[in-house]
Amino acid sequence: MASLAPAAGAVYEPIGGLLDPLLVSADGHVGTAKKARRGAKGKYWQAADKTEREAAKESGGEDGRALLFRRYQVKGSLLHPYRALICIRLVAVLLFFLWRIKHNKSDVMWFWTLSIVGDVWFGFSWLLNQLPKFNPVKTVPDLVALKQHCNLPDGTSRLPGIDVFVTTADPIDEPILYTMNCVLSILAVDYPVDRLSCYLSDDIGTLMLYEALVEVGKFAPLWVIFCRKYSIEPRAPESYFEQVSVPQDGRATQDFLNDYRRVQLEYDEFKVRLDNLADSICKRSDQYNRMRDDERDQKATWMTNGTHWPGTWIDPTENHRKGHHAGIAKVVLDHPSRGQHHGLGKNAESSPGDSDERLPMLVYVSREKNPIYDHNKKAGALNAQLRASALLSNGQLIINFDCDHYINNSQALRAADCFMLDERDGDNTAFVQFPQRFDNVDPTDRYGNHNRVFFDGTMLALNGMQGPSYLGTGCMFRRLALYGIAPPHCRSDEITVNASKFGNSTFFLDSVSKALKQERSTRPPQLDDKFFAELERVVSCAFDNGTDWGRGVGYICDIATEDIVTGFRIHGQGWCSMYCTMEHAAFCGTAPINLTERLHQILRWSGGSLEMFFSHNNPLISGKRLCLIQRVSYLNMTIYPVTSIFILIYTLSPVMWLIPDEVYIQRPFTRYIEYFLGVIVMIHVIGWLEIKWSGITWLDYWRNEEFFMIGSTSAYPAAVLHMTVNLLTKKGIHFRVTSKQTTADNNDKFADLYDFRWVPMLFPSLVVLIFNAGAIGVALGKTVVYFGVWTAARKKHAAMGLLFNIWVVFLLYPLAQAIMGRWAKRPIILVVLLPVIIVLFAVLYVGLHILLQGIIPL
Ligand SMILES: O=c1ccn([C@@H]2O[C@H](COP(=O)(O)OP(=O)(O)O[C@H]3O[C@H](CO)[C@@H](O)[C@H](O)[C@H]3O)[C@@H](O)[C@H]2O)c(=O)[nH]1
Ligand SMILES: [Mn+2]
Repeated sequence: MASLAPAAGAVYEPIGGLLDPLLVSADGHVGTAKKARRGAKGKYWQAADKTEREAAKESGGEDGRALLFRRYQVKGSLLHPYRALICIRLVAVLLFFLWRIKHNKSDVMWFWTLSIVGDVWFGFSWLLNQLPKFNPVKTVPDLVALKQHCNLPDGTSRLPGIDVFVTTADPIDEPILYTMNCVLSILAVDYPVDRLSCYLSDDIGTLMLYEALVEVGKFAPLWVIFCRKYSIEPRAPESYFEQVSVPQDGRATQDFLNDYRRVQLEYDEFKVRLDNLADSICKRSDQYNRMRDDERDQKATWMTNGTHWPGTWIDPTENHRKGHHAGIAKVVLDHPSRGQHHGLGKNAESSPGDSDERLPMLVYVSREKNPIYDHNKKAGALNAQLRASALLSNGQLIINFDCDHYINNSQALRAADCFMLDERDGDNTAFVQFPQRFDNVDPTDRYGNHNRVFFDGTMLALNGMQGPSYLGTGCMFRRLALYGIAPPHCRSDEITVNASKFGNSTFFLDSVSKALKQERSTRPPQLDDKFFAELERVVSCAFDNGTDWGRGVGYICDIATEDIVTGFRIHGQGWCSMYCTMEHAAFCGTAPINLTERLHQILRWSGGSLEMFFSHNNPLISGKRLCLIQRVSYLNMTIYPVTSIFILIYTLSPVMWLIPDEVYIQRPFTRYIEYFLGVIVMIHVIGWLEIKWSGITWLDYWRNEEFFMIGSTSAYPAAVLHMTVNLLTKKGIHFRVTSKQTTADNNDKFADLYDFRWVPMLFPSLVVLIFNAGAIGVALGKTVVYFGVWTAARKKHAAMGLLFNIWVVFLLYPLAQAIMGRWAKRPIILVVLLPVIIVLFAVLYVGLHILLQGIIPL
């Protein structure tokens, strides 16, 4: 949803338009006003905080803190059957095991034993996955209450300071335009400018990014004031202009039309300047180098001010190349309290009225790189930002974004505050995670990128326990929690702030002490040489050597999925977390819609999970203050890839179809299949109830199933293999930045979807697809050959066995689509092709049967 300018004459209420409908009703029942639009979303939820609210009302005096969010629980009419079904299935699975062990009869005993192990594992992992979903809770911020609570009579506000981090690591794979849109959306967010600072971490150290940021600094005043003046949504210009075209006459005021055209024009010019950056830097550097030719024959890269760029150079040399360059910290937009003067107002006919023209502080950080140090990828970059920001703004709260995400709802930061400042558990809340939403995904979401089952199901479930896990982006932290300090309810009085823990910088240690006292200096530090020297020191390679950084302090390093482990460390200290759902998505990002790219992503996640299991952050042994169910959930998050090994074995077993005699892994077979089907169907009935409370669609659910099967025959077993090799050879998983670069095809937004790149991990998937399609074919062939010979019982058994193969082929359908590449644009081809292949297998079988009759029994 993008908001247009207010229609002429309309009364505009800035927050009202974005209010989550769930907040609106005062009676405690989930909103009624917009029920129709929301459909089933709110139908199954009811307020779960009535008593808390009443108590708060009674005791709430002048200084009583407000309840700033609402809590909802699934209605009994859905929750009770849901819970009952989980219990029933648990019993059914246990009975099934007992039955199988009692009837230990099979034609292939080793396979029987294996399948028993597999079934026990399936049952166990199902339980790990299901238990944490026993009590889903939805928590919705109350922005109106926050406003009442934080807006002081003198016009100031007591909102906490927020430092926003953006990480980028590759200007090619992560297009600069996206990153700059992310930064612009942050600068334009609705938050007091003197309490907001934005830090961009550039892990390559390229001048291009710094100069792009300078361009942002020039364009931002216009954009931000335009956003504030007309309450524009979303506040990332690229998405805004894509979603909202010039309003037709009569629907907007002339003022707005003028401003819109002007900002759009300026934005286009801004984009051109970004595109030209590489060229202009090149030309400038050539010029300078020519002038200094006699000095050295080095090809330096020059900044506009005529000095060498300390980061990487276009012609890389020692100390100026990727992975080896100095640390850089540059303030692009200074703190607003020191005065900034820009604005639409200056030369424009339209004046921005009385809206604040100032912008938040904007800082460029590129940590030092040196090949002799391990840089710990994203976690290392975030830790450097954490320290640099401590010196510069020391915001009490921190939120980080991947460079391909942007703020989609300008109220989002305030929404997170609602949880941090709430009277109930606010002080013990370490972080507020938002769901991840993506706006580049193909309409049918072929590879389950939206991942709704996870974001709208699993996370709401955890929200009813200790809280959702940290998911890497769109998550607001309490600075103290990141520093490894325990929550107030179990904090000891004496907290030592020493160099051995936090590193040797008096500036930084001071900032920690201040943070502990919740001191907030409104005056920014003096930006002199001494200060900058210190700033560069805290982003140097050696700074965290011998300290607790990356382990007990900051984001956890040494692992491919820093997010889950960092959340785990914090939960383990007794902190809780909150999940913030907003009707109008808080943040938006891009997801890899190319299968290969997507598989690399889940390979990294699943590999990181296994790494976590084999580290000292194993959920079975560490995390002293984790609540039991939360521990179960973390255990599930670390070992789920193992399930794929059994799935792979099962899905490869159609090889049995080639064996001439009747072969059954379990006898009596009919009863076995009945049991088997029973427990499988129950999973999906439970899934159906989950669909209801989580408000997702059947398509979301199905895509999730499909992608789990694809992952289980490719990336997950690859991760298990990788981990096994790791354990033997002690080598970590490589963090390969997910490519956000789309195949440059302007006519087709989803061109990437059809770009099939072969990778070895797809091999088992392909084999499984062929085996199962083949099995169906062979079965058809056998039916033709043996129709008159087979007994009715045997026919029934064959049909039952086939169900499984058909199911597998259905689940792997997106894989077949991927292999088809561009041909998949016409789905009809595949719908015809697949049966044709199956019939070919059948014909082949019959042919071979006739040919080899009497030689080999088929
Ligand atoms: O050395 C590095 C590598 C990566 N990044 C940044 O890390 C972010 C995430 O990388 P990306 O390749 O986009 O990973 P995704 O697979 O899209 O990320 C998901 O998974 C990661 C964990 O594996 C989480 O950290 C992310 O937040 C989550 O969105 C990006 O901003 C990168 O610029 C760095 O800053 N330095
Ligand atoms: Mn990403």
